[in-house]
Amino acid sequence: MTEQPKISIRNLYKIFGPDPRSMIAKVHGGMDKTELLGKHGHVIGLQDINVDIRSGDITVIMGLSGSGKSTLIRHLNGLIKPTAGEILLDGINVAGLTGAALRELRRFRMSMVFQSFALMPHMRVLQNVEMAQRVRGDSAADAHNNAIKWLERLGLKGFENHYPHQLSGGMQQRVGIARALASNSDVMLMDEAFSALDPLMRTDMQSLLLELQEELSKTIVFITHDLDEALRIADHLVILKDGVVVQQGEPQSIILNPADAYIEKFVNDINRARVLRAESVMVPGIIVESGTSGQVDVDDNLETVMARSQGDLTCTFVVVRGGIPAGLIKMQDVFAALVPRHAVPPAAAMAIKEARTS
Ligand SMILES: Nc1ncnc2c1ncn2[C@@H]1O[C@H](COP(=O)(O)OP(=O)(O)OP(=O)(O)O)[C@@H](O)[C@H]1O
Repeated sequence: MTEQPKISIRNLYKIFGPDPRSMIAKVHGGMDKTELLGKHGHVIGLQDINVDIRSGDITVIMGLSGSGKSTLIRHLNGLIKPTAGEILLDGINVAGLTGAALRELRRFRMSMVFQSFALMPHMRVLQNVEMAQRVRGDSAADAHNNAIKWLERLGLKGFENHYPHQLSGGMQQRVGIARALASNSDVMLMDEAFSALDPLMRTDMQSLLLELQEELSKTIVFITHDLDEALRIADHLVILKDGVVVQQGEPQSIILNPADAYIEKFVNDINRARVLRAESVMVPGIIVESGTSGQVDVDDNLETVMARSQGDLTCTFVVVRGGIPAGLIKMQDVFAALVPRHAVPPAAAMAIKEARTS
């Protein structure tokens, strides 16, 4: 039996304007965003979104400005109601919650980390992190001990009595993450959480998040407009354009099999050698120990595999997971994977295809 998703978004539509429900039929009939706005003065925010968010995964929602990322995340914690469709959290429709049930959802089940950090400026770091627990009525001692634990884990020991403005942006966001983790919510929503940080700090924060996730296996929904960030942290990547999911799946498979020209263009500029892993390119399960050039790990990127080959295009490596053979990788497949699909001239594509099948 497959595990039920933590959050299931089903046929979700959000249309902004005076009479959104009456617009659904027009959108079903094929009217696009521009036409609906021009003819009827309504804006399509989201259109027929279907996404399953698995427990313990980092699900990244990525898209350019105006693609609908904020609108989508706000549906998850009930900040806005759908025009049609549902958001099921452990099988309960979030859109149907009101009053105390909605407050409980926001206090206990969903925490949020914001781009702007959203720390209370007049409160010390410790009080900021204790806040969620105090609001929901936990004892002062419990809230204190828990906040101290998370501040230590986030490398902020010694800064408990500082005010937010006395900390760097990266440190302030670590307080934001400590606050979210201290609330012990089921789901952590991160809205462009690292976008305000300088590039080095941003990479450090991504590493920290991945490290924490190894330990905690939280259900995280992470919004970003940055593809490199999305590819680095996502278990499941959802790409939005004009309120529609253009493609979703495991990031490496999206790079290797872009659904359309839009996604191809999107993934064109990434450093494929650094992003793609041996596991994504290997032929799984076929293990011939003799005649291979050694071993690489499933998580090694193609850059590492190329370095191991020392330029010898005839090399074949056994790909191992935890020391156990999982597949084979040929250098010709490595090179084929480095070339974006549309960038391959037809003759070269044919040559690669023939080489792969020979
Ligand atoms: N309250 C609103 N009224 C009318 N249109 C809205 C409203 N909120 C969002 N929209 C429209 O819905 C679409 C999606 O907007 P949204 O803010 O969700 O995009 P986004 O991907 O989060 O963009 P950004 O990265 O710039 O925040 C846009 O066309 C936007 O103009």
